[in-house]
Amino acid sequence: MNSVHNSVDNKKDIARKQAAYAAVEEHLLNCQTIGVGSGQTMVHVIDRIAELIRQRGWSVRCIPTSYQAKQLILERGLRLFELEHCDEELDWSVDSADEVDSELNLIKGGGGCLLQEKIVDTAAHTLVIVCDESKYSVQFGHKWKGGIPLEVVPMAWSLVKRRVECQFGGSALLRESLGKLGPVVTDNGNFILDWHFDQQHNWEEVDFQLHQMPGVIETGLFIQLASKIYVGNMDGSVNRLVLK
Ligand SMILES: O=C(CO)[C@H](O)[C@H](O)COP(=O)(O)O
Repeated sequence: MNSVHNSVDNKKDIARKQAAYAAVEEHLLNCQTIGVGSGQTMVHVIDRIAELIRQRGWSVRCIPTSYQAKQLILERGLRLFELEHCDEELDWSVDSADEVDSELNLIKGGGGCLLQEKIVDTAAHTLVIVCDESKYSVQFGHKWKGGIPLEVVPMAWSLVKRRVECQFGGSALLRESLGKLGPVVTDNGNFILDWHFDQQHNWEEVDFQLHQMPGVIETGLFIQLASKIYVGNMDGSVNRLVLK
């Protein structure tokens, strides 16, 4: 059983790598300023960016979306840049996702980095997403079972939980840390509620309503923000999804 799991995980990782390489090779140019997303898929993305920059002697400024992304940028010897020092839109941002649908909507925040991801990803002309085929879903929630992450001010978590459950149904669970006792604390000092919805919604409207709730800082709903999604398949091919 374990070796079956290992081989599926291996294939998924190869699929992500193929998609990551294709996305980087088709977007990276000299002298760009780019957003760098968070997650395991991003390791492949950053590896390829570092390789191309080294081979071609290019200079690219990388703006991280999390502490993890910052560490990867530094470890691979890339040029770290801060959003507040940037006086124009980023050329593009590259990120992964927990789920993607055919309309290029995303669920993000499984790794807890949604706030900075949304800031940096929306500061770019183009948002490019990389994932493997297991993340592709016809309808939200069919693949990703972790719920929709909501970053909330710590003192407001139980208030937001009640309001979300009352207004939209389902259950909103405070994310617990695996590495320490107590709740997960984000890079911005906030908590995360994972909202397990029990029906399909108009996600754009829900996202708008969630942003009206005092205490909600950001949501993991990335509606109509992605420009292109690279989906790596287990057979080694890569599908490119763009809005029709
Ligand atoms: O949104 C994210 C982090 O907040 C990640 O992009 C998402 O969790 C996917 O990560 P991975 O590449 O490890 O599957």
